[in-house]
Amino acid sequence: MISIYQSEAFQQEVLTKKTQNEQDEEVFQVAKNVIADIRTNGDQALKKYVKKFDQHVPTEWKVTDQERKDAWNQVEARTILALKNAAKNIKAFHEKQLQSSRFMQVDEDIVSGQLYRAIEKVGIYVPGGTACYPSSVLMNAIPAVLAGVEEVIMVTPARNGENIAPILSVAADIAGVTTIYKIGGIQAIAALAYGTETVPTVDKIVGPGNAYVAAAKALVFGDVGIDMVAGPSEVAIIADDSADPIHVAADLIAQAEHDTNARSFLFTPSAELIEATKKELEQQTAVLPREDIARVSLEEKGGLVLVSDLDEAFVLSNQLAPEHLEIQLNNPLDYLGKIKHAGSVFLGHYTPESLGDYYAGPNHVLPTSGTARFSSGLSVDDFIKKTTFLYYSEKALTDAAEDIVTIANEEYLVGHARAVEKRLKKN
Ligand SMILES: NC(=O)c1ccc[n+]([C@@H]2O[C@H](COP(=O)([O-])OP(=O)(O)OC[C@H]3O[C@@H](n4cnc5c(N)ncnc54)[C@H](O)[C@@H]3O)[C@@H](O)[C@H]2O)c1
Ligand SMILES: N[C@H](CO)Cc1c[nH]c[nH+]1
Ligand SMILES: [Zn+2]
Repeated sequence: MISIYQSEAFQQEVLTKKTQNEQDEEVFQVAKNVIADIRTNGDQALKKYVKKFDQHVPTEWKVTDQERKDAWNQVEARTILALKNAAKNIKAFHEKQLQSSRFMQVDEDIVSGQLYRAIEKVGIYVPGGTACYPSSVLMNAIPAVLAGVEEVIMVTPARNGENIAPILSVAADIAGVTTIYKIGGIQAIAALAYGTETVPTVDKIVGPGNAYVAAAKALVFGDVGIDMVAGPSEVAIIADDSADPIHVAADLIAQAEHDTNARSFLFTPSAELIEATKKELEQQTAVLPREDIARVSLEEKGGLVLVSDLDEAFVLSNQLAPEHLEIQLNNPLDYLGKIKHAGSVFLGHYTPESLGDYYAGPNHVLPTSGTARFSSGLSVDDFIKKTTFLYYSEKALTDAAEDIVTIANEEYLVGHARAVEKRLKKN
């Protein structure tokens, strides 16, 4: 079953190993070819790859208004209520991230500032291969709409080749998605980046997906913006004897059931907790509908790590920089200062990651594979550009002229110096 590590072995066997595997190069090559073909040949190539990778080409790419309306009758009222409640929480959390343009009156002759402007057209990728993620619709679209994005274009592969799950359409309506296309994988990213006869181009593409989607996003970056290149999902749990092994195992499994490549780790100074969690993992995995996926993930990518004390647990966790970090300790807020790198943190014995995945408010699109060292989860900021502005009066420019001319001359850019000098009054 799952591997048990001493901290040194974990350092050597997991932390120093790159999470990318040999398959990556192959995936990138496939993505490169598909993108080039769609960029040149538009819909004709798009159709070819939908057939190749998703086996069936939908009669219509775009989800019609009628389909979106009908979807509301195909989803349980209780499910719609849960989605609306989650959307309310997500909106309330992200609203606090909104900022206004800044206007600074430096003195009576100088004004400077920053204009905050929303990106106009955004594409959101909603994964749809092995699972259905209405929560990802909410997490991607709500901050975009709050930021003021005019067109939010959602792409997701069709279920059974023809339709998208009605719940995705309902979530899209709740979140304010403008248009939905039934296209997934590399082909969807290429279509959004370069446009086809049917699919419009966007300025930025956000949202999680499998290795093919991630490779495609990395390849189109530069021509369009992207949020991040997300790898497989991760959770790290720091716990001691105050934690319940039933809860610890359940949370490790919740991450493992996403993907065979998902990574779930426990860091604890308690050998008893490791033993009990191992037993629980066996029992709970055996009765999981996605047992096959979770078992492979836990056996091949997961680990229970015995550390000497909690300080060492935080050192290892900071080195891992996990996407999700759970602190299953008493007085969990006391440990916030020890966290240097993590995508999102879940504090205490009653805050499972599932709360954040679906409901509480913080975004679930988060940096993976150690990228929390230098990046953050999706937020309103991802949909905003900041344009600086400046005003100087004649007097202010005259006062600053000597400094500017001096630096320009040091850079041997005489034209720059003259652009200032030509404006000065000749005495
Ligand atoms: N970080 C997050 O917020 C978050 C949220 C939800 C899901 N996820 C992750 O997203 C991923 C979803 O993956 P998924 O596969 O279920 O859905 P997906 O929509 O990302 O990928 C499905 C598409 O991949 C393409 N594809 C499959 N095999 C291919 C091949 N051999 N060659 C070329 N293209 C191929 C197909 O076009 C298919 O439509 C999982 O890893 C999951 O953990 C992450
Ligand atoms: N855990 C995923 C992000 O890593 C998000 C998610 C969506 N649905 C369930 N979980
Ligand atoms: Zn999840």
